Amino acid sequence: MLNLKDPSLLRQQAFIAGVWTDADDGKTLDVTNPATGETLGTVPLCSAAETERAIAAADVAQRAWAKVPAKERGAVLRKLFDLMLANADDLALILTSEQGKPLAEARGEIIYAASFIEWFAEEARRIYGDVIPAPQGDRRILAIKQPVGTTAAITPWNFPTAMLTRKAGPALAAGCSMVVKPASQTPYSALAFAVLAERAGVPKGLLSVLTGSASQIGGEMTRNPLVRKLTFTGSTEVGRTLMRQSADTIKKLSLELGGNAPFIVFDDADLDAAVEGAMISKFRNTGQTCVCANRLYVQRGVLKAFSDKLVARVKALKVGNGLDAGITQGPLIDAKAVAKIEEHIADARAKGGEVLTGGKPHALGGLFFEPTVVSGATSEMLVAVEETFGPLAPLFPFDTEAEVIALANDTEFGLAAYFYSRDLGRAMRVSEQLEAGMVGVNTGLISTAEAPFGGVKQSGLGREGSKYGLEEFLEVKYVCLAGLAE
Ligand SMILES: NC(=O)C1=CN([C@@H]2O[C@H](COP(=O)(O)OP(=O)(O)OC[C@H]3O[C@@H](n4cnc5c(N)ncnc54)[C@H](OP(=O)(O)O)[C@@H]3O)[C@@H](O)[C@H]2O)C=CC1
Ligand SMILES: O=C(O)[C@H](O)CS(=O)(=O)O
Repeated sequence: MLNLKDPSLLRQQAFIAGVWTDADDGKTLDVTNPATGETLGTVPLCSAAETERAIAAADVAQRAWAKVPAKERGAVLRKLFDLMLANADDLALILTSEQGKPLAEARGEIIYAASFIEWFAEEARRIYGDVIPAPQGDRRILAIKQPVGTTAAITPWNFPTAMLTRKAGPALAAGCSMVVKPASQTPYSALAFAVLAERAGVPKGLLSVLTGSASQIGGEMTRNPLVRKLTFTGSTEVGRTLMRQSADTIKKLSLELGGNAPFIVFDDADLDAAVEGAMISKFRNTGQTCVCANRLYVQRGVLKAFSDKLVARVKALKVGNGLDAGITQGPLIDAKAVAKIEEHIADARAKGGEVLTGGKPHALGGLFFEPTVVSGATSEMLVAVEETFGPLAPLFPFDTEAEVIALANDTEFGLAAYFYSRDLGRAMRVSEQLEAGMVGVNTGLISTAEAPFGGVKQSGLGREGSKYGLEEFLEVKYVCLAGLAE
């Protein structure tokens, strides 16, 4: 098992209605380390029955929690934030072991994840309503904000802690309860979070974490009328399924789905800054983030210089087990992910692309893959229309601003977009025309708790983080106070 300072953070049971428990039928599923293939342990294979119990308990706990003054709710979240920081080393070790990212990145995720708890601990006390001037003198119009109620969350494997706190933080701050299903590949991070939430004083039943059957647990979450909101981060395909399943009970939805981010380098860019931005945007988490640069468009006049600089940096990446010192690229999450990047590279080659570095599974074997740069990419390639979700940087040449904006927007996705230019007019023109929920100008790293994270088109619904993230867990109630005349 893992060499943790606090071994009690590694839980092999689900957390249901404040009780650590096995699945009703005792069944379990294995959790493996993607770097080594070794089994780390097991977690319960929960189904609909356990989920129903968790939802029922969440509904009772939420009604009490909504009555707790906002300042007290914020204090519990602040304590949880402090506990996350105090246990950051253990949380990072758990994360790297089940997800694969280098330990330094895992620790960065824990700090990032904790920042959502800190942010919403503060925001809890700023849930303001309105008093609106009424058209008649004997009445007053109030718009008050109230918690949505019992909520459910389904989270992905690529940021198993941050995607959880980006949902649980605003939910608890708003006075809601939450039943969570983490990805089956990375359940331990969510269960460790539940340990700390319990220690921070999150009331019994307010937060549950169920591991196991996605379709069974998700099916109960979307079917059960007590669940008033579902928040999901993952693929667009599963997002569509959940949206359909939620329609019968008209649930509020937050969907953070797939992306296909363009990364544009204009010929007036600071090329060294652009290469730096491309490296962080493309290769963070071994290219397994929804906001990764998926298509790199480089204006023809700087293509050779940018390409040479980028290839030199990519060649310097260190592939290996994220627990080993100096490693900057971990394994992909599973064999399906390896097959996808191989398919994208083979397709690019078949359509005229040239591999400048990488291009095949790493000599380490298993789920390790060589960080890859392909030149001569075109709109006819799979890399232009599908999210690779791996360490592949395809370079697309372009000539004019109008041309590249049309190319960048030619996708059903619209999560993140990036461009480098030192022209102020271009910075505003291009930012306003790119069809994305988030635009990075002269930066490849935009995610932070203070900012609204989310997409347009088929990249999702709603925003997470910032003050907007809290609104996702609130309802506006109109109160008309009449008969006030003397
Ligand atoms: N916009 C964003 O912020 C993000 C988007 N993504 C996108 O997700 C994809 C990769 O992540 P990945 O985790 O594989 O995505 P998936 O959509 O396959 O899985 C995400 C979560 O959904 C669960 N799930 C899968 N099928 C169902 C179902 N039928 N009912 C209920 N829950 C279900 C999974 O459970 P289980 O593990 O048990 O199968 C997991 O917890 C990429 O397209 C990426 O762009 C990923 C992260 C962030
Ligand atoms: O799941 C993801 O890809 C995250 O949203 C990426 S980020 O929030 O760390 O940018």
